[in-house]
Amino acid sequence: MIDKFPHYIEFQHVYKTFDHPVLVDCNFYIDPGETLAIIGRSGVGKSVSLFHIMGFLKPDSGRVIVAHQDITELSEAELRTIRRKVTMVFQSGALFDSLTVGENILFSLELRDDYDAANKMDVVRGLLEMVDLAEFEDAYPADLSTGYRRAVAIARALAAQPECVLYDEPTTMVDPIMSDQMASLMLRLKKQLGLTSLVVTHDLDLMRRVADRVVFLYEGKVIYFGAVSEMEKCDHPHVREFLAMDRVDFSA
Ligand SMILES: Nc1ncnc2c1ncn2[C@@H]1O[C@H](COP(=O)(O)OP(=O)(O)OP(=O)(O)O)[C@@H](O)[C@H]1O
Repeated sequence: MIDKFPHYIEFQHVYKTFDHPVLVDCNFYIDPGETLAIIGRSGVGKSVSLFHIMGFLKPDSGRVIVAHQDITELSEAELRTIRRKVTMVFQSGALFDSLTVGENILFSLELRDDYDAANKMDVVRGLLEMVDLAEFEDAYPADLSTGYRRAVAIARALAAQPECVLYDEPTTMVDPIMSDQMASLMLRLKKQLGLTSLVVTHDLDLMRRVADRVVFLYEGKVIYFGAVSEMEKCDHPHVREFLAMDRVDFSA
């Protein structure tokens, strides 16, 4: 499969229309161990792209490659295998409010029969240490800031030992210090675990710190795909406008 599809994730001429065209001939890829940022204004199809990667949506035409496999025609059962390799961290964190931080992570280990109960708690503590939240094992999600809840969600996602993590706007609604910590965490996970990652973001600082390559979506089309460093040379007016802003809030 790797020979056939050398990129870890790839969009090949992907089209998707709802009541209007959302993705139009989209082409981009992520290599193993690399971080790709998807950027663009609200409503350009960033989440729709993520949902294609997770197999929740299928393209009208084109191919979607994930984990070196063409997932375009896969069944739900086959997609479950892909979703064990590629996991998504939602902006909300999607944690269970009635469970502690430790229990939230333990929950995602419950189905694993290769650990006994004591081992599972060691794994939970190891994951919390990895995201620098060891002291919050017994806290409830409601006691934590938005940024810390997202870090717990990342720890929970890592419990499945994924190859790839999709981050949905990880620094939205957090303060600059937490944004900085989030960027450090993403870089650390990439380095220590060799994770491939994709981040949907409006945050130029985060993009510059963590991304190797960028996809810029505009009116459903990819108007820039390339290295972050090369983006400075792109003369497309919408890319220039984006780069001219220090911290962009496209969500309004
Ligand atoms: N299931 C659906 N049915 C109909 N239209 C949809 C569906 N999902 C998304 N859309 C439309 O597709 C377009 C792109 O939506 P998407 O959520 O991907 O935007 P986005 O770039 O992630 O925006 P934001 O930055 O606000 O999250 C929007 O016009 C949205 O209304």
